[in-house]
Amino acid sequence: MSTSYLIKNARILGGEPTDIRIEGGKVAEIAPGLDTSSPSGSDHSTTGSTTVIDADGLIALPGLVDLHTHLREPGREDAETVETGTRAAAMGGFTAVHAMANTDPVADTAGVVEQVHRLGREAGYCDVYPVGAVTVGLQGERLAELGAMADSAARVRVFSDDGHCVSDPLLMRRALEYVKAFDGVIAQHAQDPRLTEGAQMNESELSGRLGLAGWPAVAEEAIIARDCLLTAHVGSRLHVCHVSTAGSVEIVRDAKRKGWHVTAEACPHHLLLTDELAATYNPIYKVNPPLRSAADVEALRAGLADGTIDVVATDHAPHPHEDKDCEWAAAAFGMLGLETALSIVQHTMVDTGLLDWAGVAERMSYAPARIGQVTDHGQPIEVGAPANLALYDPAATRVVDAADSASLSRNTPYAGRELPGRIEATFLRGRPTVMDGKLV
Ligand SMILES: NC(=O)N[C@@H](CC(=O)O)C(=O)O
Ligand SMILES: [Zn+2]
Ligand SMILES: [Zn+2]
Repeated sequence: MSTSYLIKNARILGGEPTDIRIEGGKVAEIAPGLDTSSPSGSDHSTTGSTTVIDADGLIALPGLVDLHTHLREPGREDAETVETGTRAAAMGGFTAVHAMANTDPVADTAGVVEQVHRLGREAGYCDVYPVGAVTVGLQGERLAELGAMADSAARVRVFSDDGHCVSDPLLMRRALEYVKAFDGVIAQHAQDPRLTEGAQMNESELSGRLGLAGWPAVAEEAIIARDCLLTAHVGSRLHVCHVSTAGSVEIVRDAKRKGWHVTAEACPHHLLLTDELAATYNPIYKVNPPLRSAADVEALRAGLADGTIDVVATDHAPHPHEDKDCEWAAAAFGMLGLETALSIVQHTMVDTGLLDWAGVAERMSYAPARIGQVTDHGQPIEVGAPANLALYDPAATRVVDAADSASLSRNTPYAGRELPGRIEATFLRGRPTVMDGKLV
């Protein structure tokens, strides 16, 4: 078993090629022309061997951090487990994921969040930070034990009823007030329940033509606007999940201009796919919030480029085929995202000139770690930092095959599409979880 790695000619954040030595779980040295002997002046005697990795043409990125992943365990191990979901995460270049609370039982107690946290440690592919539910059982009636989850071994800092909106304004106010004590954040799934009763797809001329109940942009925007005002009123932190409309981007932009502590995320699928795909009636494209118009996609990209949207989060939402292989109205909402996120971001943001690789690192590693208060991840690749990093080949191309997924589920909307880029290696605390594009 090697204890150290020498990565040759990697381009850190797309910069000039350099070598990176990883030792003892940390970045030990960064310079061109390093060899396999130990760093000069180091009193560390290398007993294990050094594995040399040829990273010619590869970009080194800090390990990606997902603020929004559904791992389904406990309760829906037929869709995903902590182990399979974190394998998919590692394949996507992630070293940390926040696991959403809509499991069965719901992650609304210290016991459940500690269980999810422990399962992540045991699997060893990716650090798992459980998100705690805001309300008991996601029922939207009583606040869950936020303090007990924060004080638990899982150290929860992000709370969300994701899948459901905390629609009661008084409960939302109380939750925002409560988490101030430990600098937590409420991540809101912004969906007015009354305005979206029975909703199936983006409300537009097309939804009328297809005979699918419409999901208006205002159902999202009204909740975001209200929550920005509540956050400002109580002086707390709000994070907006899966922003999907141009109007939402405008509201968040305005809130930030006012100095309110509001952050927001966009999902890869909302940066690429549009509501026209609903015309296929293929539920692979059914997601919450729904795919929107080309103008919305444009606004999300612009918002991500100018920093209005802080984060790209996957909203990886695995579903077994019996929940997706049915008619549109009966199908579950959600799509896979972990293994394709970086490719979609390259395609929509980097190849279009909207973001450079430093901008990608900010939005897919530094910012999500900051918002989630995760200290071991989301750090620049520097000497002394924990060796959490990904090596990515932006020149590779691949045709997505759902059967190849490390996830237990197969509901990727990109099957058959050619996407740019490939994760060659992922390191978690100096240990490879992916090598040569394969799980270790
Ligand atoms: N995004 C989805 O379409 N589905 C998510 C729930 C959610 O993120 O709201 C799920 O849990 O399946
Ligand atoms: Zn959601
Ligand atoms: Zn979600």
